[in-house]
Amino acid sequence: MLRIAVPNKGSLSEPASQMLREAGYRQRRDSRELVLTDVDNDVEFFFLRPRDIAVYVGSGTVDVGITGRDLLLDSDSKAVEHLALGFARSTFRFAAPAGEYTSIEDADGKRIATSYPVLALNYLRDRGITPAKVVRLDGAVETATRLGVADIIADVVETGTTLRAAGLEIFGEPLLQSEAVLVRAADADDDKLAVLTRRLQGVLTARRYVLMDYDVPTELLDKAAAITPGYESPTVSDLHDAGWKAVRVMIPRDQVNSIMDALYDIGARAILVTQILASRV
Ligand SMILES: Nc1ncnc2c1ncn2[C@@H]1O[C@H](COP(=O)(O)OP(=O)(O)OP(=O)(O)O)[C@@H](O)[C@H]1O
Ligand SMILES: O=P(O)(O)OC[C@H]1O[C@H](OP(=O)(O)OP(=O)(O)O)[C@H](O)[C@@H]1O
Ligand SMILES: [Mg+2]
Repeated sequence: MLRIAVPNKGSLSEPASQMLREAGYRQRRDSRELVLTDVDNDVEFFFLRPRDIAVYVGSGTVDVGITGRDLLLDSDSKAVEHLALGFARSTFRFAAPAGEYTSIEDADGKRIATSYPVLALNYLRDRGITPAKVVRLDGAVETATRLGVADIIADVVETGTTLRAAGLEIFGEPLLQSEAVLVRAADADDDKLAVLTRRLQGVLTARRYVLMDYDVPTELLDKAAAITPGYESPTVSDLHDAGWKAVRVMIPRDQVNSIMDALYDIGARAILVTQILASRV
């Protein structure tokens, strides 16, 4: 049985379970369940703290797991990123009281509060910057400067609302663009992961793409195909009216409206967009 670790709490938990459900797996109904066997799919799910997942995977206790890229890099484990999952996107940044810091070199000799000490220190070490002290906190890191235990912080930023509320400003480049990732042991057997990987890739494709159908005058077909090249190549069918063709093609969801505008402009009509519920590409 394939052993899969899934976050039991926090930002990653619900979207991770949702993605696995869309991939056809059973997921727990009660958040207190810690283990769940999906006999039909020959997998076992272990609901673990997101921060511990890379450690379990790295030690070979479970085969794969879902965690954040930032948590993976902070774990110092032998787990490696296998597949980016596109949710729980965030950046990891340095911040300080507004107006005081401009570049990462300003962190030299300062006290840093963070829940991700390995990630922050590796980044600084690579740039020859040595902080005076790292204060390791479990959360509410943004409050550490006001409380006087640190000069700067390094933390997850999504909307920036928490930073602003604490009177902090980011400085320097982002350390990392993070998102949820599927991790595996470096020496994992790829065959054992093949079905899970394909299923998750199928969900990603169904989320990122939609199906578009439209009719276009035959002489404009090449022009239309240039606007919608499709995943491989558009499917073109005859219409009863010989002067027109019907086209079916996959397009990125975030470009739906600009593509419809462009197609309409060249003379395509009856442009319809439908959801993809599942896919294998
Ligand atoms: N506000 C956020 N927006 C998007 N992703 C986030 C956010 N906060 C944390 N993450 C991501 O979630 C992961 C951390 O999840 P974790 O469950 O440890 O923290 P949390 O959601 O803050 O939960 P907790 O309530 O335990 O603090 C990281 O990969 C991080 O990048
Ligand atoms: O940029 P924002 O959209 O404001 O999101 C970022 C904040 O969200 C997380 O905190 P969380 O709510 O998990 O609280 P915590 O600090 O107690 O972990 C993270 O640690 C940041 O503080
Ligand atoms: Mg948190």
